[in-house]
Amino acid sequence: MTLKLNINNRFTKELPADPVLTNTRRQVREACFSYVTPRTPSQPSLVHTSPEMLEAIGLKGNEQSDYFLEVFSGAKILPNTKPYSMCYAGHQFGNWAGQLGDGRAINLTEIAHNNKYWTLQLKGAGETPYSRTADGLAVLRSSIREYLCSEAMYHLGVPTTRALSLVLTGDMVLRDVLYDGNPEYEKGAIVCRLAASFLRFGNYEMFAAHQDIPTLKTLVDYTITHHYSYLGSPSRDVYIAFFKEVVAKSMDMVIHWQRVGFVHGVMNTDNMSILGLTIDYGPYGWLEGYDHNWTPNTTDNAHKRYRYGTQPQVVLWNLIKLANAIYPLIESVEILETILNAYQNDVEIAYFEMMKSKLGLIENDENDKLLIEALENVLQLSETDMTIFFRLLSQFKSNQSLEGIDCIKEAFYNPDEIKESIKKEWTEWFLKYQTRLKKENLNDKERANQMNTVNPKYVLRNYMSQLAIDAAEKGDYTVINELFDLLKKPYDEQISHQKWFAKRPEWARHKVGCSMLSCSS
Ligand SMILES: Nc1ncnc2c1ncn2[C@@H]1O[C@H](COP(=O)(O)OP(=O)(O)OP(=O)(O)O)[C@@H](O)[C@H]1O
Ligand SMILES: [Mg+2]
Repeated sequence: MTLKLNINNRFTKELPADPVLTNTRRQVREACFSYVTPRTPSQPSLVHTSPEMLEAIGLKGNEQSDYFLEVFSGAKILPNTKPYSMCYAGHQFGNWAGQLGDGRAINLTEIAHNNKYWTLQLKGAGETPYSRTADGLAVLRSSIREYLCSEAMYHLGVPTTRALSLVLTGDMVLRDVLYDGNPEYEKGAIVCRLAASFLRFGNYEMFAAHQDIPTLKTLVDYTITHHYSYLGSPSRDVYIAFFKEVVAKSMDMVIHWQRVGFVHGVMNTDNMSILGLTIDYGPYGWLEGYDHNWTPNTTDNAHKRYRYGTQPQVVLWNLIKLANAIYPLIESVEILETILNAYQNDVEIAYFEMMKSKLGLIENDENDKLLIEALENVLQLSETDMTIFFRLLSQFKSNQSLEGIDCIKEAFYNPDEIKESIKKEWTEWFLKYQTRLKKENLNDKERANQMNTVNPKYVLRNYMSQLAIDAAEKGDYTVINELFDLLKKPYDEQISHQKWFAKRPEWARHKVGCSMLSCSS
């Protein structure tokens, strides 16, 4: 038995390898990766596979075979491949953290299919030279969250790494979920992720930190040649264009996050993809009540560095670190600063345009900025569900005599407690919105249709993942199946799934995994 994959290992062929072959923790120099063999799982079993991703790499129909399970649980290595972990560094929570690297990610191989390249990467497949003090493993709970969310994000139109498969290893993994000294054994699992590349800002920072300019150049040239070839052959001008492209892609990604209410939770530079993909679904969360200050990550609770409202600014902070890293190839502070300054302005415009689209506004009006700011303000006066609010807003009739607040009141978590002063603010806002809509050319129905392509009806609310996890822990994968299918069409009405178009239930308000997530995964 074999899997028909069109192997093409560009990364390992063209970039320098760590000459040490033993699987021991170490500092690695002048190399982009280390060869490493996945750990043998004791009793692997398949939980789920993504039909689209099977199709994307030409493996449709193979997913039930033993060999498929063996390969994607790390038990067997594909012929003509040599798995490896990547070497990267990074800034974590604002501080330089030195070498990090794939401590629990192992790339199986790169393949080409239908004119696309994919790197196949196992997350949770055992120790690597970069595991530092940790075990190289991942638990079922965090793997379900990564698996479901990467596919859900893709279908929402957000650039992201993808997921092919989710397997149980049959091994138990010790985790202290709350970091309170009460560790427990949990089921171990592995997600196979796919992306054209898993390179992160931290890969470039690594060589800059070591002042290893030749390897930095080799890596940047490689990135341009294979992932930004449309910019031309590497040269100083192309390095500048490359940086501009990374800035544009990162901005596009974060504006999508703001649009759908996704909070990444741990936007360290080692979690920033050089391709502008959402990467590392760890302590992420979805806004329920619209709140610029919300972060799902309990580890970040004190400073809320990675809260919803600051994500676009954190991307800029991370881009500054990338600029520093590739500076030796460009040697002009001025050029890099000009690009970074432009981001400030461009991200504001992009955010504004995105918010306009959420309101169904196509024409221009000088007061649009004020209208949006006023909405952001009133949305935060009482707990108001972001997804439900924007979806219901599309039902607002521009000539309606009813109070606008009636059309969105289902979005309030405590409708009976909306004070008169808040009601008044809503009434004022809706009057302005109604007046503004008169400037639009679309009728109510057309506007609703347009808004419903921008404002999803279904997102992977934190408690939904938790329900899938609770069932899966008992061996019941039906909720995973259901959510996976639901989230393939997040903008469709899907009346039969209406129960998921609902506010977070009260029981989930303070439950671990639903409102609070730690990095323990
Ligand atoms: N259980 C673990 N064993 C070994 N290394 C780990 C483990 N968990 C995290 N790390 C490493 O710690 C660093 C920061 O972890 P972070 O939580 O950002 O990443 P991650 O969730 O492991 O993976 P990724 O970014 O690949 O999705 C990375 O170098 C990561 O590989
Ligand atoms: Mg990470």
